[in-house]
Amino acid sequence: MRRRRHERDHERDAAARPAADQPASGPAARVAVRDLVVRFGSTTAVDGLDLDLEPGSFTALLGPSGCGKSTTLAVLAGLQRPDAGSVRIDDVDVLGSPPEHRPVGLVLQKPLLFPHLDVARNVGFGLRMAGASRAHERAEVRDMLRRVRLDDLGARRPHELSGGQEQRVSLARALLRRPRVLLLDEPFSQLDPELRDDMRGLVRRLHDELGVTTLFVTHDRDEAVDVADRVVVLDEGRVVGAGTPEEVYTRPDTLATARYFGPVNELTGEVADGRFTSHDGTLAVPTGATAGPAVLVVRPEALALAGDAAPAAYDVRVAVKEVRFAGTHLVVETALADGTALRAHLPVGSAVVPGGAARLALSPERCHVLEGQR
Ligand SMILES: Nc1ncnc2c1ncn2[C@@H]1O[C@H](COP(=O)(O)OP(=O)(O)OP(=O)(O)O)[C@@H](O)[C@H]1O
Repeated sequence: MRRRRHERDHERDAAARPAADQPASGPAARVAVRDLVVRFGSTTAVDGLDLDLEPGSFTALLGPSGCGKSTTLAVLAGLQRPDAGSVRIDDVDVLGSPPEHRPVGLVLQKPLLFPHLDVARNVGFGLRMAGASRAHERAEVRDMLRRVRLDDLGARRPHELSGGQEQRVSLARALLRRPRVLLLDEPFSQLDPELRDDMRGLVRRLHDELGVTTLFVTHDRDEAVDVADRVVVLDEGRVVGAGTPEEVYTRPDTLATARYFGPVNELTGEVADGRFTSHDGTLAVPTGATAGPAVLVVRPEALALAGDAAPAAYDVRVAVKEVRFAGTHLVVETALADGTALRAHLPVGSAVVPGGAARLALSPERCHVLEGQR
């Protein structure tokens, strides 16, 4: 908690500091993090993390609570010194630079605005401290308030704002200094779901308009998939998966990533001669994976009832254990002959009953084989 408070203080302080060595605006930056390690006593919060952000990209940093997301962001922002590793922004090592000298904007979960200043003064504070003329400050603030859709609220005090409006002020303040990297640490987690959707859309639009390299921390996988072009999954301070939202969902690098993105079936087996064979020998699907022990992962919605007429090339016989109605589909819990559980999401009305038998078809292109993992 100490660091969190420190971060919040920083958000206010950073807005107050002059940004003399920062360009008023600039192209989006490339970020390269290598072998980052952060320890707090006996806890290793970040454990050899590598991260690359392409200029102008929108990346979601995702992972369970305590996996090191906020600590990573704090290092990028200059609020936390790492024990080892490097952080380069456009090939410049920034670890020796204080937060105010980094071309980075930060928005935290809880916006801390100056209560005695109105919205416009809150947003413009950094420019004012940097010695900008009143006219320039006013023009910039007006432009940024328009971008975050707060045109009419410049004269309000923070206590007269809703949570979503406060976060928009915070966003405007972070963007006013035209950062080349925008860091967002669970900025909408305290808002209700509808407003979160709306705010995600706004952040995405601002990113597209301003082209700023964006790193968005969240533990909500739906949010990550919805907003980002690229998702990086952390677990225990390390990157365990990265790719487009579709890649991490359908072709995850690791089982940890596969599991993090919702229910997944895992079948252990062996790859030989370009084919995965389940350990009970009942299933064999083609794969490009290298020979050896492997796990086939397949999402519940990628399973279908095998048609009687056209024999499915890749199907398994299962015992139906449980059928639950889930609104848009049925959740069907089944088991292979050896007891391996297999969950299928089938259309409502499918002919499956608990205690019955079924044949489930797997289409090879929706299966993914992970090499050497059990
Ligand atoms: N200032 C600190 N002092 C001691 N331990 C800390 C400190 N900050 C973080 N930690 C520990 O480091 C680990 C990573 O914390 P971090 O806040 O980076 O995780 P996170 O992924 O952002 O979690 P959450 O989603 O819950 O915010 C945790 O075990 C946490 O308890």
